Amino acid sequence: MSQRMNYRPFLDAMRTHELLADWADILPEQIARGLNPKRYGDLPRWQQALDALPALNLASTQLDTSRVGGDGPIDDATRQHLREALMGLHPWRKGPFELFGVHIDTEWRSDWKWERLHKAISPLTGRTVLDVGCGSGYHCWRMRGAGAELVVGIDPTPLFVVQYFALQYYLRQPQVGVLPMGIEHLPEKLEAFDTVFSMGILYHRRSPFDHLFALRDSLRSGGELVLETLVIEGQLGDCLVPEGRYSKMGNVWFIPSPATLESWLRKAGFRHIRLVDVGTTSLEEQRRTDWMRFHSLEQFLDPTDPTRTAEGHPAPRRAVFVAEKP
Ligand SMILES: Nc1ncnc2c1ncn2[C@@H]1O[C@H](C[S@+](CC[C@H]([NH3+])C(=O)[O-])CC(=O)[O-])[C@@H](O)[C@H]1O
Repeated sequence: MSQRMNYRPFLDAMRTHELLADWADILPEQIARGLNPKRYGDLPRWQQALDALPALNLASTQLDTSRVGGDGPIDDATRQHLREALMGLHPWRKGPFELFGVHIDTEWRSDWKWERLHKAISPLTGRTVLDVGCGSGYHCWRMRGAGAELVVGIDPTPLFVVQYFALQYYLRQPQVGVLPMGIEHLPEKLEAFDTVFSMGILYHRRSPFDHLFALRDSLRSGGELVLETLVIEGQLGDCLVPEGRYSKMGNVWFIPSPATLESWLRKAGFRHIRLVDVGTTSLEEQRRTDWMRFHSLEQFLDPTDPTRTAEGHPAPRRAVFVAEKP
């Protein structure tokens, strides 16, 4: 494995947290399983791209602005070299990032999601945070930028983990880690986190209540859940379960109305439940760019009616809920 994929500083940071120390002990084995080149054939190529990143030092680092990254002295040839190495990690979905003047213009404007929610949640200062399905870790860096003491991101897609290490190679934040695993591999009943984020995940889960219970069990008593997911317009009880694909995605299961989701949260044992944002995803927020050259939202919608998906369902609409574990 690339020496640039070094989890040691992050595991050391985790060990200083009493409730996470036992997990840190079993993590090396979980990480090896999540980054097994026999299972993920493209890993060696991505690691080569990571190893090709030029050794440079950031003079300034930004974790609390839209384009996460930093700047420092660099000549044009090195900047081009950096751009090409980062392009070796295509497709870049969540961002944007900017390193030494190279703007990674990702498929998603994930900064817009952060804008919609960050003022509505408890301040992250000093908090221990879990971000489930964090992708390359864009929001993890923003959480650290907002003052979180430790940010544990989990995502089972190895490319996103390698992208995280590309950023980490320059940002050097031992308190931010992206672990190659899904929520189903979290130790049970950790009850360790002050804030848990589940954004863009619930609709991918076949069993929404098991997901909500897993989130609840990872929170300490009094901790906060930030849940962002696809919703439909409708009344209490309404829920879309698309039989085939939804917006060309094959793994979409439950899309409730906000009122239905609120009742699910109550049934799962949360209290002080607040809907803090709801809105339709725009073609400016999710689109094809040089850094994500595959199809994107525009191709997933009905070309004659952008209020419908290609399959005829309501176009993607997302809600953010904040709730407390008693
Ligand atoms: N079992 C699993 N456990 C955890 N993560 C998973 C699992 N299965 C897939 N994922 C990961 O969940 C992420 C979902 S994207 C949301 C990103 C970010 N949160 C965002 O809000 O911008 C939304 C979307 O693309 O539909 C991907 O990175 C998957 O690899």
